[in-house]
Amino acid sequence: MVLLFESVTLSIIAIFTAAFTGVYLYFTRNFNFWKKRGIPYLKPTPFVGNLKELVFQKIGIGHHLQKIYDEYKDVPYVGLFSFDQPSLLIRDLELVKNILVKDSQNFADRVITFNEVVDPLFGKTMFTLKGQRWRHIRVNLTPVFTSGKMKKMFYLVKKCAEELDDYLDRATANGSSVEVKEAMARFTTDVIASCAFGIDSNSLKNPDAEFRYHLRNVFGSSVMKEFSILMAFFPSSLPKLFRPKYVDNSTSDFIRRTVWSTVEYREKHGMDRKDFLDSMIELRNRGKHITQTDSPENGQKDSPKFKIDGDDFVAQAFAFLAAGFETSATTMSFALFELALQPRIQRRLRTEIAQVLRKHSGELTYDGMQEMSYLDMVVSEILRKYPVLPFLDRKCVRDYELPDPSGKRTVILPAGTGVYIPVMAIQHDPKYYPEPEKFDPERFTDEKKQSRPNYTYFPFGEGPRVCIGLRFGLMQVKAGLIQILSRYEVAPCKDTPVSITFDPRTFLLSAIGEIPLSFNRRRSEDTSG
Ligand code: HEM
Repeated sequence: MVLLFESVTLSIIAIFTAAFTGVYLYFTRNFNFWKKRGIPYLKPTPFVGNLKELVFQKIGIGHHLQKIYDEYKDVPYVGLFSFDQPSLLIRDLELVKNILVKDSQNFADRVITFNEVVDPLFGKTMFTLKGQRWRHIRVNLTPVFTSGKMKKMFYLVKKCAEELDDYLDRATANGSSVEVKEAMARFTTDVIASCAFGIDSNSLKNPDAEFRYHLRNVFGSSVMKEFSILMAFFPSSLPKLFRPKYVDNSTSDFIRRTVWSTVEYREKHGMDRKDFLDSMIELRNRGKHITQTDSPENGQKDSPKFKIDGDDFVAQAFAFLAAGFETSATTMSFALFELALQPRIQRRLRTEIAQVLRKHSGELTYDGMQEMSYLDMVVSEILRKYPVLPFLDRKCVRDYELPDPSGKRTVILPAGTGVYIPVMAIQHDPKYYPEPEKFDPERFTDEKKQSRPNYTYFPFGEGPRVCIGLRFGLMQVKAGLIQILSRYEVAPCKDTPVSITFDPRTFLLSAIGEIPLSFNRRRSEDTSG
């Protein structure tokens, strides 16, 4: 009996040892990849590669890549392991340019992958789509974002900015401070809901508005959500076992319902709001007569015919929401925080705003906003210091020859390898930006901009996959700041943090905790700045 027990125990141990050894060997099978090619690389840890601190959510992706960038000075690129897969961090600016722009056809896709069946909305957004499908959506939606279209939509943004004013009036009525993260999130929720979904989401008026609730659901941070994002940006062999999902079913259903009921209403009542949804409906209608066999997904590579419907349609409205609401809200919160700490800069900005508004009969107009050059410098410096998406990712889609600094070898980056561009690190490199932690809009005078090397500033990315909503993002950020600063002086209050501590769990830059600030209403006759 004892012998039988011992032999069963030994068999179990042997099976476990063999299974563990098999898994270990599988997960470490690529670990000689960079060594064999003579490329400097980070020593990986079995199972997690070089992502241990990310897996344990000790640091955010942008800061993790920044640490590696700072450690490996004087090399053009550094080999990494995303779990078991080789990937590359780019340091050299010429190579950054080649990957993002000059040789972008070799790096046409992002690494980030969400399975369309598991997560239909995130999986079909322009942000995650690949190859021809991305290209067709991008080409056809680009005209939706021209400056002419922005100008036409400006009245909607302005209306939300005026509602922000009412919100701040109520919030400060008894002398309370304002939590700017929440206030800015409500403002951009209302703007995007209005422009991309054609609805009045009422987030500024009602904290429990359904739209705001679902957005909190999508973008609220949780251990599983952030792990999903990590797995999507740094795919290993694992996603086949673990398939990341970011948007839950109830939120997907809410987004679908909202989009289709608005489309139906507009088609019935023939409305013309000149917003994103109008432009998208026009595209959908133009493509309705195209049969399935005509559609580009079925082989017609550069066909001008474009069919968009169903979840492909909803996903793009969702993309504007997903990519446009938090990025802009965070940028505005960081801007108000820095301006509160730097009253001199705030005063100068307010003077410019007052002068331009006076010139335009006190009206906030799209053209007037474009005249505010100091505002542009302030926002540029905010996005330099706080690039909301602090890294860019690209997938090498065909074998690519990397420059070899020694000139002795040919180094081929195989198709399928992920490459990462550490935006946060480059925008904080003292070689390009002395005293990088200092908030200094003077870095963005025309003269200073021209004196810096190219590819040292890309908060909206670069190349064919540059942010499609750049103009819209800047429009809502600037309109909101103008509305606030023309009426209020912002200042630190007793609970304002002395500096921003970044949330290590979120892939977009985000402050941990609240950012409360004092908002002191200026006398209406005082327009001197
Ligand atoms: C301050 C605001 C914003 C910032 C900082 C920002 C930043 C970025 C960045 C860094 C990228 C990646 C670019 C690359 O990989 O080269 C991106 C992509 C994208 N952004 Fe923005 N964004 C902002 C606002 C918006 C808005 C308002 C919208 C839509 C209304 C939007 C829609 C998109 C989309 C759809 C993509 C994917 C484009 C593609 O892959 O073709 N973004 N954004």
